[in-house]
Amino acid sequence: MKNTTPLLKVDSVSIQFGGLKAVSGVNMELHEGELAGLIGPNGAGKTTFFNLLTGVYVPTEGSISLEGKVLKNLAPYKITKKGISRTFQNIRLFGELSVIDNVKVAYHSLSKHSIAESIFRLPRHFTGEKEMEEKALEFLKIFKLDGYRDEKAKNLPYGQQRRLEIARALAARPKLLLLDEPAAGMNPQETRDLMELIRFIRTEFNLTVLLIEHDMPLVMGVCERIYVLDHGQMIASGSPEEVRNNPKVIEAYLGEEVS
Ligand SMILES: Nc1ncnc2c1ncn2[C@@H]1O[C@H](COP(=O)(O)OP(=O)(O)OP(=O)(O)O)[C@@H](O)[C@H]1O
Repeated sequence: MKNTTPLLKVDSVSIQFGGLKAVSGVNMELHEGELAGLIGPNGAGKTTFFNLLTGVYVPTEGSISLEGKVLKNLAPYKITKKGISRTFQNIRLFGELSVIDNVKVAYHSLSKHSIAESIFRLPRHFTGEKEMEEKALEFLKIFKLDGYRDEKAKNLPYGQQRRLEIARALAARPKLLLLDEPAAGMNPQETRDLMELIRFIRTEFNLTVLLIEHDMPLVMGVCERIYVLDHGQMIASGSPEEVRNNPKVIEAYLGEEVS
């Protein structure tokens, strides 16, 4: 029988900053394998919503569950371990570290060998390191970054830094991958390649993906379901077609392109 418990369930979640309700009574259900988009005008609350899902902020109301279990007061790294990882609107790589080390950082948080084994460089540490190196390289290959493995991350062109951030997020073996404007700053060809890649990794890694994106052709082209935030409220959700023709959405975007 098909599992009907949603992978992610967001139940009436709100957060208030002083007098501003940045996210207000938001509901969302994402099922395993779904590829969904979160759109909305500037300042609608999209990044704040990601910050709530990843434990950066604690909701003032409501609850968030992953696989039926409420994620309550968990630090962001613990939420990553439970299976939610993300990329950031402003790329957050370790610029001075090599490309491959940026991916290995994600493995360290999951690695099975103890801190003592690492400090004293016991045999298990070396097996662990070798395994990590091999796995990290596999991810770099998928993202066509293996040719840059020893380059400092800060020296990569912008589009490749974005891809590296996704590779790093994926290396943490998430069930749910959150991408915050993955195509920002990419040229049209890079954006098209990225769409393909997102579809590919969703299938290959059995992922559920939620992405924030201002590039409407990207969102409409790649996502099966779209959620629309406006002034902190979820004003619509549905297929790209439904959302595109929804009068509330058209009104929220008045003056902006939604096609
Ligand atoms: N830590 C904070 N303290 C106070 N206000 C905040 C904080 N974080 C976000 N806000 C406010 O919450 C609202 C939503 O911001 P948010 O960055 O989530 O919007 P967004 O939809 O991601 O916008 P954009 O598309 O421009 O990135 C904005 O008015 C913002 O100024």
